[in-house]
Order: sequence, then structure tokens, then C-alpha cells
Amino acid sequence: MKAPENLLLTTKEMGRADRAAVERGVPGAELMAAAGLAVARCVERRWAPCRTLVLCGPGNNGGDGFVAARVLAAAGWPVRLLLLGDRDALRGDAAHHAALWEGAVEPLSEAAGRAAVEDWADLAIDALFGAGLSRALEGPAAAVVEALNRKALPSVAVDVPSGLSGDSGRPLGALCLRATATVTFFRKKPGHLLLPGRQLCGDLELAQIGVPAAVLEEIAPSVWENAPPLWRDRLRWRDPASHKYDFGHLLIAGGRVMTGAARLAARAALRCGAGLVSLAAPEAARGTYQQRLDSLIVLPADTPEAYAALLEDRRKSALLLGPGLGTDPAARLQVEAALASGRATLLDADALTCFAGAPQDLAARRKGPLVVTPHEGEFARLFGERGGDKLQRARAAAAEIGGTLVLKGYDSVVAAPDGRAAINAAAPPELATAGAGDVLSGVIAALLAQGLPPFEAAAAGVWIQGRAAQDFGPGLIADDIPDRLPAVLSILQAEGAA
Ligand SMILES: NC(=O)C1=CN([C@@H]2O[C@H](COP(=O)(O)OP(=O)(O)OC[C@H]3O[C@@H](n4cnc5c(N)ncnc54)[C@H](O)[C@@H]3O)[C@@H](O)[C@H]2O)[C@@H](O)CC1
Ligand SMILES: [K+]
Repeated sequence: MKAPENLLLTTKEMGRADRAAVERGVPGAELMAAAGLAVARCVERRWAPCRTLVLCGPGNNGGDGFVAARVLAAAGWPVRLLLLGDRDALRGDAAHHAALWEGAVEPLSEAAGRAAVEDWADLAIDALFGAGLSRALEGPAAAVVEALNRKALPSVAVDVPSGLSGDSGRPLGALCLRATATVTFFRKKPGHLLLPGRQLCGDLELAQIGVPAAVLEEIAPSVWENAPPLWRDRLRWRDPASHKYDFGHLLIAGGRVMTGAARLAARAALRCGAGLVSLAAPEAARGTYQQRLDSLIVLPADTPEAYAALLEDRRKSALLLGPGLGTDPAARLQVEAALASGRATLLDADALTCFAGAPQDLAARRKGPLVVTPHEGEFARLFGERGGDKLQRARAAAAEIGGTLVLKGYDSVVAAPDGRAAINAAAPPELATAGAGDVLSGVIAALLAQGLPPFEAAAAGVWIQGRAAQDFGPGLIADDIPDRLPAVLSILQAEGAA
């Protein structure tokens, strides 16, 4: 299984992993002991002993809370434990660990929860609900979470902040804890990375609690956190025998007016190792394209037919259309010619708008590998308003067009038509700037030109661009990114050789 350490598990899959671990002889009570201990250790690392309020729910999330309370109390921390529901109603491992707790168990009522937060606690451990949350917070749980948020009391959430869906990254109702830190177990969940979940979790810690990695074989999850182990072995590096044609020939379709977009893409593509990058452009714009980038080959394409004729050269291994292309009928014909050529094709921006509201037309014309890279606005234009969370929408849309789809954003989702998906959490907010999408399209297209499969090219491209922009800070413009790509590639090459 690819990159097992980066796999993400849905709440259901995590339940299966827990059960499979127990079937393999790891007692559930031990898993819970390790989970609660990890929470306590997180608290001890981050704070000096202080008045700690442990809020326990009626399920196993609450059981983790009992363990954390026990560990902290034994270490001399002042701990109060408030339980939602009846102690006698606790079951299984949670009942086991509740019985080992020697301190008082105070009932969590609306008034008791509020008072403990407002008048007593310096810190809270949220063990109300984890993977088992099935509806919006209400009653005492809602009251105490609301009080925690209002006071902005430091808090550590067990598994997920109460109120959050670990699958969608969205609160199940209007209310969700804003945690300082979250400790989760075995593998992260999609909701830890998707927005707003990623921000509601605060600092995310992953603890290993004794679930053997072998259980992943039977669960066979297909969503990863985007990271080099997922695609690093596909990257191509030059050696003394290399020829430029071994690294592909990318053809970019350049428009007449907005020439900056395609130039950014071209520069990024050259920096990302494409053997040759050509840009097909109408007469009026050719001079502009050529002047700004000496290593770019500018080819004449005054009509869609002239563009199609360029595709007869089979050495052109990938096509990029969209940045600055325009949305007139000629642009649409160019996109159709690209799709019909069977060449690996990346469509972005205007090329997607050419198919607004008609993704089925796009799917019907596709003859080869396809990557599309819409932001939310372009996605809505192409597919219409869709329900579901970001991961669901991206996967469904990828399956529909039979291509890999990158739904861009701070939490970009890369989805393949076969159901594989990667969520990217390694990009800085500064990438929200004009032209960053054009750079990304150039990076991914360069990887396609070098023969990477679409899903790997897209996931690698998203990660590489994010890393190139990392640590730049305020003031980043898209023009800064291409020349920062080589440093990222050098690190990836060195890691691959190690
Ligand atoms: N062996 C295991 O299964 C392990 C589980 N662990 C912990 O167990 C958690 C999952 O435990 P559970 O499946 O028991 O689920 P939870 O403890 O998250 O919650 C389930 C309980 O909450 C109730 N509930 C759900 N939504 C509610 C709402 N809005 N208002 C009131 N009640 C609500 C359910 O009826 C059920 O009683 C994980 O998040 C993790 O913290 C860890 O201890 C590691 C081992
Ligand atoms: K929780």
C-alpha cells in the first residue's frame, strides 16, 4: 500500500481499525489507556500544572478523558472531572477506565459546566465527543462548549474538537469547540485537514496507541494527506545520459491579451524540469511572449486549426490550456482539439469556463489523461452548485469527467477518477494571490510532460508549489514562486536518493 503513514481514515474506518486491533489481540482498554496518556502528555508538554477541567462524554471519547484525568491527577495537577450523562450508563472500556478514576465525578449540567469554565478552570480537556458524534451539540454539551469559546480558555481536544465532523471538517451544527490543540490517534482524519476543521483543531498531534499498521491492509483507505511519499518515486531526475526530449515537451496555449498568465505557467514549467516548453500564440502576442522568457519556444497559432496542426508533432507530450486563454469560440475549439489529441492535458481557468455547466461535454471529448485545476468559483461554474463537503465534491466531479481534479484552496483536494484523493495541508495562505494558479498549472503540466500519471503529477505539483511559497511571508507575488521551485526539487531529489 502506498504511503501508509500518510493515509487518512474516516471516522467509520477508524472504528474498523480499532476493532481490527482488538481482534488481533490488542485489548481495547490498552488502546484507551494509551490514548488518554497521549492527551495527558500533550497537556504536560504545553502547560505547567494548572486547574484542569476534564469534560467527559458518554462514549469512548469520554473514556479517554478519564485516563487523562487520572494521569494528570497522579502527577499532582488540580483536576475536576465533569461527566455528561450517568456514570452507570458508561460501557466497555470507558466504564473500565471510569472505575479506575478515584476523584469525584461531577454531573455536567448547563449551569455546572458554565460555572466551572467561568470561575475555576485554567485549562480544559474536551473528551465530550469524538468519532461518535452523530448530531449537533445540544444541552449541557453545547452550553459548556459555548462557554469555553467565549472565554477562549486554552483547551486540548481528544480526537476531534467536540462538534466537529472528523469526515467533512465541518461542525455538525452551529457550534464547535475552538481548541488550542487536538490529539488524535493512529491516523489523521479528513476533517483534521479540511477547513474549517483544520483551524478548529488548533495544533494537531498524532499519537500511536498500539493499533498495528497491518490493519490498514483490510481497510484499504484511499485518501491521503498530500506528502512526498505519495509520489516522490515518480519524479524524474536528469543523469549524464539524459536528453532534453527524455523530459517531455509541453505545449502551452497562449491567449491574445492576458499574456502574463501563460508566461507564469511557462516559467514554472521550465523550472520544474520539462525538457522543452513551447507556447502557441496568435501573431499579436508572440513578441510579448518571446521577449520575456528566452528559453521559451514561441510558435504561431493564429487559428484553432493552426493550433491543432501543432499537435501533429507527437513529441509534444503534454498540453496546457487555460491561463489567459480567453473564452471565445476559438478558445473552445482549441480546447476540443487538445482533448481529442489523446495527449496528457491540463485545463485551468478559461479552458474550464469554456465548458461552463456542461462537464459531460468535457468528459465526452476527453481521449487521454486529463487534469483540471479549478478554484471554487471555477468549480461552481463548470459543475454547478454541488452539495457535500470538499472531498466528496472533488471525488464525485473527478469520477464524472474521468480526469484528476484539483479543487484549489488552502485545503486543496486532489481527486482521481478511481476514488483516490489527497488533501493538501502544506501551503501558506500567501498563495491567495493573482497568478498563483497559473504557476500551479505550469508545475503540474511540466510533470505530466515528463510522464507522471495525472494523480501523482497533480498531487506533487500542489505540494511542490506550496513548499516553494512556504516561509516567504507577506508580500508574496506569483512571480516569486517559479524561481523558488529548484530549491524544493533539490531537496526532493536528495531525499529520494537517501
Ligand atoms: N477502542 C476504541 O474504539 C478506541 C476509541 N477511542 C476513542 O473513542 C472515540 C469514539 O468513541 P465512540 O464511538 O464511543 O464515540 P464518542 O465517544 O465520540 O460518542 C458516542 C456517544 O455520544 C452519543 N452522542 C453522539 N452525538 C451526540 C450529541 N450530539 N449529543 C449527545 N450525545 C451524542 C452517542 O449516542 C454515544 O453514546 C474516539 O473519538 C476516541 O476518542 C480511543 O480510546 C482509542 C481506542
Ligand atoms: K473531543
